Amino acid sequence: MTLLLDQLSRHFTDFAALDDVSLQIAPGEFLALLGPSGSGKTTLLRILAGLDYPDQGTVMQADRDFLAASARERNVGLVFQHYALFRHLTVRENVAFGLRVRPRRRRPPRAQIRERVERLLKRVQLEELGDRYPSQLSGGQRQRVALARALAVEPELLLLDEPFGALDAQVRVTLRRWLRELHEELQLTTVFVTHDQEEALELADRIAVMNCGRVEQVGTPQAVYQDPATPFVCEFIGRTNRIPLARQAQGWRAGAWPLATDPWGGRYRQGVAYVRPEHLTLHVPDGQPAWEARLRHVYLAGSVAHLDLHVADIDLALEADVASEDLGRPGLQPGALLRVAPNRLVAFPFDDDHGDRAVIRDRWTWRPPDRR
Ligand SMILES: Nc1ncnc2c1ncn2[C@@H]1O[C@H](COP(=O)(O)OP(=O)(O)OP(=O)(O)O)[C@@H](O)[C@H]1O
Repeated sequence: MTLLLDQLSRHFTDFAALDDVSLQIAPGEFLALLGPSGSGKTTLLRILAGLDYPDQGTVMQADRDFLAASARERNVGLVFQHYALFRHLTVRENVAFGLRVRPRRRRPPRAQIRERVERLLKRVQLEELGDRYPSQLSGGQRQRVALARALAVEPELLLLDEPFGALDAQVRVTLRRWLRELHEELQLTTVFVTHDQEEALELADRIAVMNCGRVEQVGTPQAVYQDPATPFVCEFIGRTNRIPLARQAQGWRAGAWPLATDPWGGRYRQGVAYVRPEHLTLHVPDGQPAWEARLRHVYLAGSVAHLDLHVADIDLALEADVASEDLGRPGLQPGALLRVAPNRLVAFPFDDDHGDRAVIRDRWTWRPPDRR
């Protein structure tokens, strides 16, 4: 059932940990809450779990006031970064815990609990380890036990707070793919907190990008990557080049590179453009507008190479990506002078009255006509 979060705010003394957050969470959806440390992700998750309450706003599940229900009545499963397993209980007992402590009238019979626990252990691929204690497991195995324990109560909503945050990179990747499959198989509704954009981009159906207690953008991974709605999202998701724009008598320019039109009809004087490293054309023919950029360094990163470029006339450092196999081509040696131009960008004007405050509603995206 759809959860409707409407204008949620949560203050700690005079500090807004959540500031006017509205979101919809659809049934069966995998939603990632992505943002830097302190952006309010955990606060939002705790409110959904019934561990904290907002000062303002509502959460509705159809006609039901979700916030009025106790944590237990909400039927959520919770997994945190630090495996809060009971050390004195075996894996099997840990998974059964949520069912065993239920009031007698809601507690399934023993045989049913046993059967459900075995099924879950199998599902999280730990059926061989049911008699071990948490101290006898690896970090990844412990998180799978934590997940099985959260799933044992058959939650309608699964809430995960950096569940793989303490694990090494390779285990994280394996576990997140496994989690995604499990989510689909069980048709769960999952809210996943992370500060790791790669994790969010790979796992989620939609991402809510948070910053300073606010949701800056909600969209599919592709939408937040390809069409970032705010300067913060441009800079936080993926890598980007930040290029100052200025309006001059001849129109808008970024150094030697002119914008073909004035997207803002003469209303602003300054702005900023964001260009992804893969959206730079490196060998623009003479006669077409381009920056003259010196190739300073090449950083090989497996199948991709990162080029560190410098545009002397506007003293601008640029990063461009090329396929590593293209490095052998003429003109891509350190020291070479390249003619570089964007082939896609997102730009924001600055509010003339407030220095460099971007005017979000006047975001402008551009691609050359032949690439639209
Ligand atoms: N109980 C509290 N008392 C005072 N301030 C709090 C409390 N809980 C959270 N905060 C503050 O609210 C802000 C948001 O915290 P929150 O834990 O939601 O961030 P987060 O995005 O989950 O960060 P992280 O990724 O570091 O866990 C932070 O600045 C934090 O210090």
